[in-house]
Amino acid sequence: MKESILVVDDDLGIQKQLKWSFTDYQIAFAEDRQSAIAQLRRHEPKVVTLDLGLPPDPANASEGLKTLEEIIALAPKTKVIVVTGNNDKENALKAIELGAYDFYQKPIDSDTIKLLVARALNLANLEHENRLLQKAKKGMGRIIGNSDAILAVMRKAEKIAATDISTLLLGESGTGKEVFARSIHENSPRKDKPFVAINCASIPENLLESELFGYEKGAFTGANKTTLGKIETAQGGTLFLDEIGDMPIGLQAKMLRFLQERVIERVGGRNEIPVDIRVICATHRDLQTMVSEESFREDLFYRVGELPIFIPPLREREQDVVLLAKTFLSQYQEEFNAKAKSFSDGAVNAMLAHKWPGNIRELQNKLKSAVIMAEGAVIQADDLGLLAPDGDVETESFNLREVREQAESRAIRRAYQRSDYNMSKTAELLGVTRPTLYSLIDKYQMEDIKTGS
Ligand SMILES: Nc1ncnc2c1ncn2[C@@H]1O[C@H](COP(=O)(O)OP(=O)(O)OP(=O)(O)O)[C@@H](O)[C@H]1O
Repeated sequence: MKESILVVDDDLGIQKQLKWSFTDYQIAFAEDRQSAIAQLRRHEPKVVTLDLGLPPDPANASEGLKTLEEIIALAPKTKVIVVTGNNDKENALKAIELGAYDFYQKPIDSDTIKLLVARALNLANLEHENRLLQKAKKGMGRIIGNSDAILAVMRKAEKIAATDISTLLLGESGTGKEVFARSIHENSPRKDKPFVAINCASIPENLLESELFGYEKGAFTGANKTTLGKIETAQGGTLFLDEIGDMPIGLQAKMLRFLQERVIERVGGRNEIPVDIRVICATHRDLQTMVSEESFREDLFYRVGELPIFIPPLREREQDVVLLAKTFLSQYQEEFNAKAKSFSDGAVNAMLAHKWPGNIRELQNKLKSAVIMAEGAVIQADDLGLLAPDGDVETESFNLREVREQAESRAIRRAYQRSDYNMSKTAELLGVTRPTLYSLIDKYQMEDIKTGS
Protein backbone atom coordinates (compact mmCIF):
# COMPACT_ATOMS: atom_id res chain seq x y z
CA MET A 1 0.00 0.00 0.00
CA LYS A 2 1.23 3.46 -0.85
CA GLU A 3 2.00 5.85 2.01
CA SER A 4 -0.45 8.74 2.14
CA ILE A 5 0.58 12.37 2.31
CA LEU A 6 -1.47 15.56 2.41
CA VAL A 7 -0.70 18.72 0.45
CA VAL A 8 -2.36 21.88 1.77
CA ASP A 9 -2.09 24.67 -0.80
CA ASP A 10 -4.64 26.99 -2.38
CA ASP A 11 -2.61 27.33 -5.60
CA LEU A 12 -3.99 24.82 -8.08
CA GLY A 13 -0.83 25.10 -10.21
CA ILE A 14 1.28 23.94 -7.28
CA GLN A 15 -1.16 21.16 -6.46
CA LYS A 16 -0.75 19.89 -9.99
CA GLN A 17 3.03 20.17 -9.89
CA LEU A 18 3.18 18.20 -6.64
CA LYS A 19 0.79 15.60 -7.95
CA TRP A 20 3.36 14.79 -10.64
CA SER A 21 6.23 14.80 -8.15
CA PHE A 22 4.57 12.47 -5.68
CA THR A 23 3.46 9.61 -7.89
CA ASP A 24 4.88 7.11 -5.36
CA TYR A 25 2.44 8.27 -2.71
CA GLN A 26 -1.27 8.29 -2.15
CA ILE A 27 -1.73 12.05 -2.24
CA ALA A 28 -4.64 14.06 -0.83
CA PHE A 29 -5.20 17.79 -1.35
CA ALA A 30 -6.76 20.59 0.66
CA GLU A 31 -6.97 24.29 -0.08
CA ASP A 32 -7.91 25.80 3.28
CA ARG A 33 -7.92 25.08 7.01
CA GLN A 34 -11.27 23.38 7.13
CA SER A 35 -10.61 20.99 4.25
CA ALA A 36 -7.09 20.34 5.58
CA ILE A 37 -8.49 19.15 8.91
CA ALA A 38 -11.16 17.07 7.16
CA GLN A 39 -8.52 15.39 4.96
CA LEU A 40 -6.24 14.86 7.94
CA ARG A 41 -8.98 13.00 9.78
CA ARG A 42 -9.88 10.99 6.71
CA HIS A 43 -6.45 9.91 5.44
CA GLU A 44 -4.31 10.16 8.60
CA PRO A 45 -1.23 11.07 6.55
CA LYS A 46 2.18 10.73 8.18
CA VAL A 47 3.47 13.79 6.33
CA VAL A 48 1.75 17.07 5.46
CA THR A 49 3.11 19.90 3.34
CA LEU A 50 1.41 23.10 4.41
CA ASP A 51 1.49 26.44 2.61
CA LEU A 52 1.30 29.09 5.32
CA GLY A 53 -0.47 31.61 3.03
CA LEU A 54 -3.99 30.20 3.08
CA PRO A 55 -7.35 31.87 2.38
CA PRO A 56 -9.04 33.96 3.71
CA ASP A 57 -5.67 35.64 4.39
CA PRO A 58 -3.31 34.33 1.69
CA ALA A 59 -0.93 37.26 2.00
CA ASN A 60 -0.15 36.46 5.62
CA ALA A 61 0.79 33.38 7.57
CA SER A 62 -1.87 33.61 10.26
CA GLU A 63 -4.32 31.10 8.76
CA GLY A 64 -1.49 28.69 7.91
CA LEU A 65 -0.11 28.84 11.45
CA LYS A 66 -3.57 28.25 12.86
CA THR A 67 -3.93 25.23 10.59
CA LEU A 68 -0.55 23.97 11.77
CA GLU A 69 -1.62 24.26 15.40
CA GLU A 70 -4.79 22.32 14.73
CA ILE A 71 -2.93 19.58 12.87
CA ILE A 72 -0.40 19.21 15.68
CA ALA A 73 -3.15 19.18 18.30
CA LEU A 74 -5.12 16.52 16.44
CA ALA A 75 -2.26 14.36 15.27
CA PRO A 76 0.95 15.27 17.12
CA LYS A 77 3.02 12.59 15.41
CA THR A 78 2.39 14.03 11.94
CA LYS A 79 5.46 15.52 10.28
CA VAL A 80 4.41 18.90 8.91
CA ILE A 81 6.65 20.64 6.37
CA VAL A 82 5.59 24.26 6.09
CA VAL A 83 6.02 26.13 2.84
CA THR A 84 6.63 29.83 3.36
CA GLY A 85 6.96 32.84 1.09
CA ASN A 86 10.41 33.80 -0.05
CA ASN A 87 12.48 35.24 2.82
CA ASP A 88 9.79 34.72 5.40
CA LYS A 89 12.18 33.35 7.96
CA GLU A 90 10.24 34.75 10.88
CA ASN A 91 7.13 32.69 10.19
CA ALA A 92 9.22 29.64 9.34
CA LEU A 93 10.76 29.80 12.81
CA LYS A 94 7.39 30.42 14.41
CA ALA A 95 6.10 27.28 12.68
CA ILE A 96 9.02 25.22 14.01
CA GLU A 97 8.33 26.59 17.46
CA LEU A 98 4.74 25.41 17.09
CA GLY A 99 5.89 21.92 16.20
CA ALA A 100 6.47 21.85 12.43
CA TYR A 101 9.06 19.28 11.39
CA ASP A 102 10.78 21.45 8.78
CA PHE A 103 10.22 24.43 6.48
CA TYR A 104 10.76 25.14 2.88
CA GLN A 105 10.82 28.46 1.05
CA LYS A 106 9.07 29.13 -2.23
CA PRO A 107 9.48 28.76 -5.16
CA ILE A 108 8.85 25.04 -4.95
CA ASP A 109 11.47 22.81 -6.50
CA SER A 110 10.13 19.29 -7.07
CA ASP A 111 13.37 17.44 -6.34
CA THR A 112 14.00 19.22 -3.05
CA ILE A 113 10.48 18.86 -1.73
CA LYS A 114 10.50 15.17 -2.73
CA LEU A 115 13.62 14.67 -0.69
CA LEU A 116 12.19 16.53 2.30
CA VAL A 117 9.00 14.49 2.24
CA ALA A 118 10.91 11.21 1.90
CA ARG A 119 13.06 12.10 4.92
CA ALA A 120 10.07 13.12 6.99
CA LEU A 121 8.29 9.90 6.11
CA ASN A 122 11.33 7.89 6.98
CA LEU A 123 11.54 9.51 10.39
CA ALA A 124 7.80 9.07 11.02
CA ASN A 125 8.13 5.35 10.21
CA LEU A 126 11.18 4.97 12.42
CA GLU A 127 9.42 6.66 15.33
CA HIS A 128 6.43 4.41 14.81
CA GLU A 129 8.59 1.28 14.85
CA ASN A 130 10.36 2.53 17.93
CA ARG A 131 7.09 2.99 19.77
CA LEU A 132 6.04 -0.54 18.86
CA LEU A 133 9.37 -1.93 20.00
CA GLN A 134 9.20 -0.03 23.25
CA LYS A 135 5.73 -1.40 23.94
CA ALA A 136 6.77 -4.94 23.10
CA LYS A 137 9.85 -4.83 25.31
CA LYS A 138 9.81 -7.14 28.27
CA GLY A 139 12.09 -7.90 31.14
CA MET A 140 15.17 -5.74 31.47
CA GLY A 141 13.90 -3.91 28.43
CA ARG A 142 11.67 -1.82 30.64
CA ILE A 143 14.74 -0.29 32.23
CA ILE A 144 15.77 2.75 30.28
CA GLY A 145 19.42 3.67 30.48
CA ASN A 146 22.62 3.76 28.51
CA SER A 147 25.15 4.82 31.11
CA ASP A 148 27.94 2.41 31.97
CA ALA A 149 26.74 2.44 35.56
CA ILE A 150 23.21 1.27 34.76
CA LEU A 151 24.33 -1.21 32.09
CA ALA A 152 26.58 -2.88 34.65
CA VAL A 153 23.68 -3.10 37.11
CA MET A 154 21.45 -4.53 34.40
CA ARG A 155 23.97 -7.24 33.57
CA LYS A 156 24.24 -8.17 37.22
CA ALA A 157 20.45 -8.25 37.60
CA GLU A 158 20.07 -10.43 34.52
CA LYS A 159 22.49 -13.00 35.93
CA ILE A 160 20.78 -12.97 39.31
CA ALA A 161 17.36 -13.33 37.68
CA ALA A 162 18.16 -16.82 36.47
CA THR A 163 18.86 -18.01 40.02
CA ASP A 164 16.70 -18.11 43.15
CA ILE A 165 19.12 -16.15 45.27
CA SER A 166 17.78 -13.38 47.59
CA THR A 167 18.69 -9.99 46.26
CA LEU A 168 18.91 -6.72 48.14
CA LEU A 169 18.36 -3.64 45.99
CA LEU A 170 20.03 -0.57 47.44
CA GLY A 171 19.68 3.00 46.29
CA GLU A 172 18.10 6.34 46.97
CA SER A 173 14.40 6.85 46.67
CA GLY A 174 13.18 7.04 43.07
CA THR A 175 16.23 5.36 41.51
CA GLY A 176 14.16 2.48 40.15
CA LYS A 177 14.41 -0.26 42.76
CA GLU A 178 10.89 -1.48 42.13
CA VAL A 179 11.43 -1.39 38.36
CA PHE A 180 14.49 -3.58 38.85
CA ALA A 181 12.62 -5.97 41.13
CA ARG A 182 9.90 -6.42 38.50
CA SER A 183 12.46 -6.86 35.76
CA ILE A 184 14.30 -9.53 37.73
CA HIS A 185 11.00 -11.34 38.19
CA GLU A 186 10.12 -11.06 34.51
CA ASN A 187 13.49 -12.46 33.53
CA SER A 188 13.28 -15.33 35.96
CA PRO A 189 11.83 -18.83 35.57
CA ARG A 190 9.01 -17.62 37.86
CA LYS A 191 7.83 -15.01 35.37
CA ASP A 192 4.43 -16.63 34.80
CA LYS A 193 3.68 -16.72 38.52
CA PRO A 194 2.65 -13.70 40.64
CA PHE A 195 4.87 -10.72 41.47
CA VAL A 196 3.66 -9.35 44.80
CA ALA A 197 5.05 -6.11 46.23
CA ILE A 198 4.66 -4.80 49.74
CA ASN A 199 6.05 -1.63 51.23
CA CYS A 200 7.03 -2.30 54.82
CA ALA A 201 7.20 1.43 55.61
CA SER A 202 3.68 2.24 54.51
CA ILE A 203 1.82 -0.29 56.67
CA PRO A 204 1.30 0.36 60.40
CA GLU A 205 3.38 -1.94 62.55
CA ASN A 206 0.40 -3.74 64.10
CA LEU A 207 -1.06 -4.59 60.67
CA LEU A 208 2.13 -5.59 58.89
CA GLU A 209 2.27 -9.08 60.36
CA SER A 210 -1.22 -10.08 59.23
CA GLU A 211 -0.69 -8.32 55.88
CA LEU A 212 2.40 -10.47 55.28
CA PHE A 213 1.48 -13.75 56.90
CA GLY A 214 -2.32 -13.70 56.68
CA TYR A 215 -4.62 -14.70 59.54
CA GLU A 216 -7.04 -17.40 60.60
CA LYS A 217 -10.69 -16.76 61.24
CA GLY A 218 -11.15 -15.56 64.81
CA ALA A 219 -7.45 -14.73 65.30
CA PHE A 220 -8.46 -11.26 66.53
CA THR A 221 -11.58 -9.12 66.72
CA GLY A 222 -12.75 -8.45 63.22
CA ALA A 223 -11.02 -11.50 61.69
CA ASN A 224 -14.25 -12.84 60.20
CA LYS A 225 -12.69 -15.18 57.73
CA THR A 226 -9.34 -16.80 57.08
CA THR A 227 -7.32 -14.48 54.88
CA LEU A 228 -4.14 -15.12 52.94
CA GLY A 229 -1.21 -12.80 53.43
CA LYS A 230 1.04 -11.33 50.74
CA ILE A 231 3.54 -14.16 51.19
CA GLU A 232 1.01 -16.84 50.36
CA THR A 233 -0.42 -14.89 47.43
CA ALA A 234 3.08 -14.81 45.95
CA GLN A 235 3.23 -18.64 46.05
CA GLY A 236 5.44 -19.86 43.19
CA GLY A 237 6.39 -16.32 42.23
CA THR A 238 8.34 -13.38 43.64
CA LEU A 239 7.78 -11.34 46.79
CA PHE A 240 9.18 -7.81 46.73
CA LEU A 241 9.71 -6.39 50.22
CA ASP A 242 10.26 -2.69 49.71
CA GLU A 243 11.78 -0.63 52.55
CA ILE A 244 12.87 -3.76 54.44
CA GLY A 245 14.85 -1.43 56.74
CA ASP A 246 11.51 -0.28 58.15
CA MET A 247 10.49 -3.78 59.21
CA PRO A 248 9.69 -3.58 62.95
CA ILE A 249 12.28 -5.37 65.05
CA GLY A 250 9.52 -7.47 66.63
CA LEU A 251 8.60 -8.97 63.28
CA GLN A 252 12.12 -9.59 62.10
CA ALA A 253 12.47 -12.98 63.84
CA LYS A 254 9.34 -14.28 62.11
CA MET A 255 10.66 -12.99 58.79
CA LEU A 256 13.95 -14.73 59.34
CA ARG A 257 12.19 -18.02 59.97
CA PHE A 258 10.22 -17.65 56.76
CA LEU A 259 13.38 -16.87 54.80
CA GLN A 260 15.40 -19.68 56.33
CA GLU A 261 12.90 -22.47 56.53
CA ARG A 262 10.46 -21.38 53.85
CA VAL A 263 7.47 -22.05 56.05
CA ILE A 264 5.01 -19.60 57.52
CA GLU A 265 2.26 -19.61 60.10
CA ARG A 266 -0.78 -17.40 59.68
CA VAL A 267 -1.63 -15.13 62.60
CA GLY A 268 -3.74 -17.22 64.98
CA GLY A 269 -2.85 -20.40 63.09
CA ARG A 270 -1.08 -23.53 64.23
CA ASN A 271 -0.18 -25.12 60.93
CA GLU A 272 3.10 -24.63 59.17
CA ILE A 273 2.50 -23.73 55.55
CA PRO A 274 5.36 -24.40 53.14
CA VAL A 275 6.04 -21.62 50.64
CA ASP A 276 8.06 -21.58 47.47
CA ILE A 277 8.92 -17.97 46.83
CA ARG A 278 11.75 -15.88 45.55
CA VAL A 279 12.37 -12.85 47.76
CA ILE A 280 13.73 -9.52 46.61
CA CYS A 281 14.22 -6.79 49.21
CA ALA A 282 14.98 -3.11 48.82
CA THR A 283 15.88 -0.24 51.06
CA HIS A 284 17.27 3.28 50.90
CA ARG A 285 18.60 2.89 54.42
CA ASP A 286 22.07 1.87 55.53
CA LEU A 287 21.31 -1.58 56.95
CA GLN A 288 24.87 -2.11 58.10
CA THR A 289 24.63 0.91 60.38
CA MET A 290 21.22 -0.24 61.55
CA VAL A 291 22.77 -3.58 62.47
CA SER A 292 25.43 -1.84 64.55
CA GLU A 293 22.71 0.26 66.20
CA GLU A 294 20.75 -2.92 66.82
CA SER A 295 17.62 -1.78 65.02
CA PHE A 296 18.08 -4.46 62.35
CA ARG A 297 18.93 -8.08 63.14
CA GLU A 298 22.33 -9.14 61.93
CA ASP A 299 21.16 -12.66 60.94
CA LEU A 300 18.31 -11.18 58.90
CA PHE A 301 20.73 -8.74 57.27
CA TYR A 302 22.93 -11.60 56.03
CA ARG A 303 19.89 -13.55 54.90
CA VAL A 304 18.27 -10.78 52.82
CA GLY A 305 21.49 -9.35 51.54
CA GLU A 306 23.05 -12.48 50.03
CA LEU A 307 23.70 -10.45 46.94
CA PRO A 308 23.30 -6.70 47.08
CA ILE A 309 22.83 -4.58 43.98
CA PHE A 310 23.45 -0.86 44.23
CA ILE A 311 21.42 1.30 41.86
CA PRO A 312 23.26 4.56 41.33
CA PRO A 313 21.50 7.91 41.76
CA LEU A 314 20.51 9.78 38.62
CA ARG A 315 23.12 12.52 39.14
CA GLU A 316 25.80 9.88 38.58
CA ARG A 317 24.17 8.74 35.34
CA GLU A 318 24.58 11.84 33.23
CA GLN A 319 24.10 9.96 29.97
CA ASP A 320 20.74 8.67 31.15
CA VAL A 321 19.23 12.01 32.10
CA VAL A 322 18.61 13.13 28.54
CA LEU A 323 17.63 9.67 27.33
CA LEU A 324 15.08 9.28 30.13
CA ALA A 325 13.84 12.83 29.62
CA LYS A 326 13.27 12.21 25.91
CA THR A 327 11.49 8.94 26.58
CA PHE A 328 9.18 10.46 29.18
CA LEU A 329 8.60 13.49 26.93
CA SER A 330 7.29 11.32 24.12
CA GLN A 331 5.20 9.26 26.57
CA TYR A 332 3.58 12.32 28.15
CA GLN A 333 3.19 14.08 24.81
CA GLU A 334 1.08 11.17 23.69
CA GLU A 335 -0.77 10.85 26.99
CA PHE A 336 -1.72 14.53 27.20
CA ASN A 337 -1.87 15.15 23.48
CA ALA A 338 0.54 18.02 24.10
CA LYS A 339 2.51 20.25 21.76
CA ALA A 340 5.87 19.98 23.46
CA LYS A 341 8.25 17.95 21.32
CA SER A 342 11.80 18.78 22.24
CA PHE A 343 14.09 20.56 24.70
CA SER A 344 15.94 23.84 24.31
CA ASP A 345 19.72 23.73 24.86
CA GLY A 346 19.15 25.66 28.06
CA ALA A 347 16.73 23.00 29.28
CA VAL A 348 19.19 20.19 28.52
CA ASN A 349 22.01 22.01 30.30
CA ALA A 350 19.76 22.73 33.26
CA MET A 351 18.79 19.06 33.49
CA LEU A 352 22.43 18.04 33.40
CA ALA A 353 23.36 20.56 36.08
CA HIS A 354 20.50 19.63 38.41
CA LYS A 355 21.28 17.19 41.23
CA TRP A 356 17.97 15.25 41.08
CA PRO A 357 17.55 14.51 44.79
CA GLY A 358 14.30 12.69 43.94
CA ASN A 359 15.99 10.80 41.08
CA ILE A 360 13.87 9.38 38.24
CA ARG A 361 10.60 10.03 40.03
CA GLU A 362 11.51 13.73 40.26
CA LEU A 363 12.46 13.79 36.58
CA GLN A 364 9.08 12.26 35.72
CA ASN A 365 7.22 14.83 37.82
CA LYS A 366 9.10 17.78 36.39
CA LEU A 367 8.57 16.54 32.84
CA LYS A 368 4.91 15.89 33.32
CA SER A 369 4.27 19.45 34.45
CA ALA A 370 6.59 20.86 31.75
CA VAL A 371 4.73 18.98 29.01
CA ILE A 372 1.45 20.33 30.32
CA MET A 373 2.69 23.87 30.94
CA ALA A 374 4.97 24.50 27.93
CA GLU A 375 3.60 27.15 25.58
CA GLY A 376 5.42 26.03 22.46
CA ALA A 377 6.88 22.86 20.99
CA VAL A 378 10.21 23.44 22.71
CA ILE A 379 10.50 22.91 26.47
CA GLN A 380 12.57 25.58 28.22
CA ALA A 381 14.46 25.25 31.51
CA ASP A 382 11.80 27.41 33.15
CA ASP A 383 9.04 25.01 32.13
CA LEU A 384 10.90 22.31 34.04
CA GLY A 385 11.13 24.53 37.08
CA LEU A 386 14.89 24.52 36.63
CA LEU A 387 17.36 27.28 36.32
CA ALA A 388 19.19 27.56 33.02
CA PRO A 389 22.90 27.43 33.91
CA ASP A 390 24.75 30.75 33.61
CA GLY A 391 25.34 31.86 30.08
CA ASP A 392 22.14 30.38 28.70
CA VAL A 393 19.86 33.23 27.93
CA GLU A 394 16.47 31.68 27.44
CA THR A 395 14.34 34.70 26.78
CA GLU A 396 15.74 38.11 26.14
CA SER A 397 13.34 40.80 27.19
CA PHE A 398 13.88 44.54 27.43
CA ASN A 399 10.77 45.18 29.42
CA LEU A 400 12.15 46.25 32.78
CA ARG A 401 9.35 44.69 34.80
CA GLU A 402 9.84 41.36 33.03
CA VAL A 403 13.62 41.51 33.42
CA ARG A 404 13.21 42.23 37.11
CA GLU A 405 10.74 39.41 37.60
CA GLN A 406 12.88 36.91 35.71
CA ALA A 407 15.94 37.90 37.72
CA GLU A 408 13.98 37.58 40.95
CA SER A 409 12.57 34.16 40.21
CA ARG A 410 15.98 32.93 39.07
CA ALA A 411 17.59 34.16 42.27
CA ILE A 412 14.93 32.38 44.33
CA ARG A 413 15.51 29.15 42.46
CA ARG A 414 19.25 29.42 42.78
CA ALA A 415 19.05 30.15 46.50
CA TYR A 416 16.63 27.27 46.96
CA GLN A 417 19.00 24.85 45.28
CA ARG A 418 22.05 26.31 47.05
CA SER A 419 20.38 25.86 50.44
CA ASP A 420 19.52 22.24 49.77
CA TYR A 421 15.79 22.89 49.37
CA ASN A 422 15.43 24.38 52.84
CA MET A 423 13.01 27.32 52.97
CA SER A 424 14.46 29.06 56.04
CA LYS A 425 17.95 28.96 54.55
CA THR A 426 16.61 30.13 51.19
CA ALA A 427 14.94 33.14 52.81
CA GLU A 428 18.13 33.89 54.73
CA LEU A 429 20.28 33.74 51.59
CA LEU A 430 17.90 36.05 49.78
CA GLY A 431 17.74 38.48 52.69
CA VAL A 432 13.96 38.31 53.02
CA THR A 433 11.61 36.92 55.64
CA ARG A 434 9.96 33.54 55.18
CA PRO A 435 6.49 35.08 54.60
CA THR A 436 7.97 37.34 51.90
CA LEU A 437 9.61 34.32 50.30
CA TYR A 438 6.30 32.42 50.30
CA SER A 439 4.48 35.33 48.72
CA LEU A 440 7.16 35.61 46.00
CA ILE A 441 6.88 31.88 45.33
CA ASP A 442 3.13 32.37 45.00
CA LYS A 443 3.57 35.36 42.74
CA TYR A 444 5.87 33.50 40.36
CA GLN A 445 3.80 30.33 40.61
CA MET A 446 6.80 28.20 41.52
CA GLU A 447 4.63 25.19 42.27
CA ASP A 448 7.50 22.74 42.62
CA ILE A 449 9.10 24.81 45.39
CA LYS A 450 5.73 25.30 47.06
CA THR A 451 5.09 21.60 47.20
CA GLY A 452 8.74 20.69 47.74
CA SER A 453 8.77 18.32 44.76
N1 LIG B 1 15.50 2.90 34.40
C1 LIG B 1 14.23 3.31 34.36
N2 LIG B 1 13.60 3.41 33.20
C2 LIG B 1 12.36 3.89 33.15
N3 LIG B 1 11.64 4.28 34.21
C3 LIG B 1 12.21 4.18 35.39
C4 LIG B 1 13.53 3.68 35.53
N4 LIG B 1 13.85 3.68 36.82
C5 LIG B 1 12.77 4.17 37.46
N5 LIG B 1 11.79 4.47 36.62
C6 LIG B 1 10.50 5.08 36.98
O1 LIG B 1 10.79 5.98 38.05
C7 LIG B 1 9.80 5.90 39.06
C8 LIG B 1 10.44 5.53 40.38
O2 LIG B 1 10.95 4.20 40.29
P1 LIG B 1 10.76 3.14 41.47
O3 LIG B 1 9.42 3.28 42.12
O4 LIG B 1 11.17 1.82 40.95
O5 LIG B 1 11.87 3.70 42.46
P2 LIG B 1 12.27 3.18 43.89
O6 LIG B 1 13.75 3.22 43.95
O7 LIG B 1 11.57 1.89 44.17
O8 LIG B 1 11.68 4.33 44.77
P3 LIG B 1 11.18 4.24 46.31
O9 LIG B 1 12.33 3.77 47.11
O10 LIG B 1 10.83 5.69 46.60
O11 LIG B 1 9.99 3.36 46.32
C9 LIG B 1 8.78 4.91 38.59
O12 LIG B 1 7.69 5.58 38.01
C10 LIG B 1 9.51 4.11 37.53
O13 LIG B 1 8.62 3.65 36.55
